[in-house]
Amino acid sequence: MNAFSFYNPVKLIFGQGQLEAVKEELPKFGKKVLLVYGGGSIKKNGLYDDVIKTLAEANLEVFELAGVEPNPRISTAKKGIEICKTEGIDMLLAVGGGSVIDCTKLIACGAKYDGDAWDLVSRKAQPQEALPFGTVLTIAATGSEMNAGSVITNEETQEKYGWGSPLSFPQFSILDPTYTLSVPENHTVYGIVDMMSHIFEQYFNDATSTPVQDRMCEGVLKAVIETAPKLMEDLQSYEHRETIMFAGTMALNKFLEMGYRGDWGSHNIEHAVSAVYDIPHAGGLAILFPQWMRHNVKVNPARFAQMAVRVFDVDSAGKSEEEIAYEGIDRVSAFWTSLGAPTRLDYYDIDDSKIDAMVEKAMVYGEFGNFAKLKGEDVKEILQASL
Ligand SMILES: NC(=O)c1ccc[n+]([C@@H]2O[C@H](COP(=O)([O-])OP(=O)(O)OC[C@H]3O[C@@H](n4cnc5c(N)ncnc54)[C@H](O)[C@@H]3O)[C@@H](O)[C@H]2O)c1
Repeated sequence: MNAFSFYNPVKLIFGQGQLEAVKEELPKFGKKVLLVYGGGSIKKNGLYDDVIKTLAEANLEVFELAGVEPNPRISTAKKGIEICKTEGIDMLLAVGGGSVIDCTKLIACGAKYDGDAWDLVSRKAQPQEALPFGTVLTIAATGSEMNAGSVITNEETQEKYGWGSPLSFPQFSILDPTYTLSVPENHTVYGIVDMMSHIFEQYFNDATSTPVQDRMCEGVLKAVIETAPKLMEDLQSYEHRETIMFAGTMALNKFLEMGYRGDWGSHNIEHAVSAVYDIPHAGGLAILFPQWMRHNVKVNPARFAQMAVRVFDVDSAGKSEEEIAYEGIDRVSAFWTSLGAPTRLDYYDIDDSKIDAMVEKAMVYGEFGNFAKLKGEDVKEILQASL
């Protein structure tokens, strides 16, 4: 395996009734809290009222930034930064999914940065200081609740990039599966695709001799594959929501990536697509990731074959490694389709008219991918195969 150092300071507080922990955790950082949330799902499912009540019981002064969009925008983060600066905010509480949490990460760092917050996303500047923040997660998907990553869209320039810093880890994250019971069917599916994609990104790497990491990845994938269809049958199952929520966090809190160097190429391509078309992140991944796999089987057929056999129980008897690999990739696609995920970009009315723009955006930092280095022509082929 690769040499590595591991750092993850997030206090994870998991289970029913854990919202109460806000009262203990937040006052450590001060008095004035900026509550950040999205389009109103937390008002419908009662979480907003529960949070406001809890913050009042903790005697905190509450300011609000509502309306963070899915694929959060730089303009919204700037509104939050402005509130922090003018009101002297001490700490933030993100209540929502990856979009709200990612936006909060930028607000926390931007509030302590004098320049344009886009500098932090475009890596022109590194945060030197940040406000502390906690999260209350409402949807199982990104792992943002326990990592330092954030993905922000610049709607004017149609750019969408991931960034992160040791200062953008949440101080704590509260995960009560009860609050995910209201996640609608389509976003439940997207979340499942997202967490599985995160594991695949890490699993396809160039390290050798990683049996512990491999089994951990395969184990989480298998648990998701076993649970997801049961959850789709019964979206109100606390037990299945709990499993999927824990899986989403484990899929991208970087525990699985110790000793690996993940690929992350499919995410880069998806960010280019959703920068141009504003589609759901995991909807894009469900289409693009199997095509990335097919494009790269030859890089290491044994790796794909291992995934096929161990995760999808592909029968290997009498087949070549490549045959097993392709069968495994077909199973990935079929599994996501069985849950209701899209398979082609035309599902989102995306045709070939803006392929070159998407390739250009994907290539902005040059060739990418650690398992398979992708050039512009590779990205174009993957996009064309996905239409
Ligand atoms: N930081 C990371 O590590 C990371 C990783 C992957 C993706 N991302 C980014 O995260 C964003 C996607 O985040 P996400 O997948 O968590 O989804 P999201 O936060 O965008 O939420 C998706 C939708 O679900 C709704 N929703 C959320 N919780 C709900 C609930 N309890 N009940 C009903 N509706 C609810 C939201 O209102 C929204 O419409 C994208 O911008 C993506 O690029 C970040």
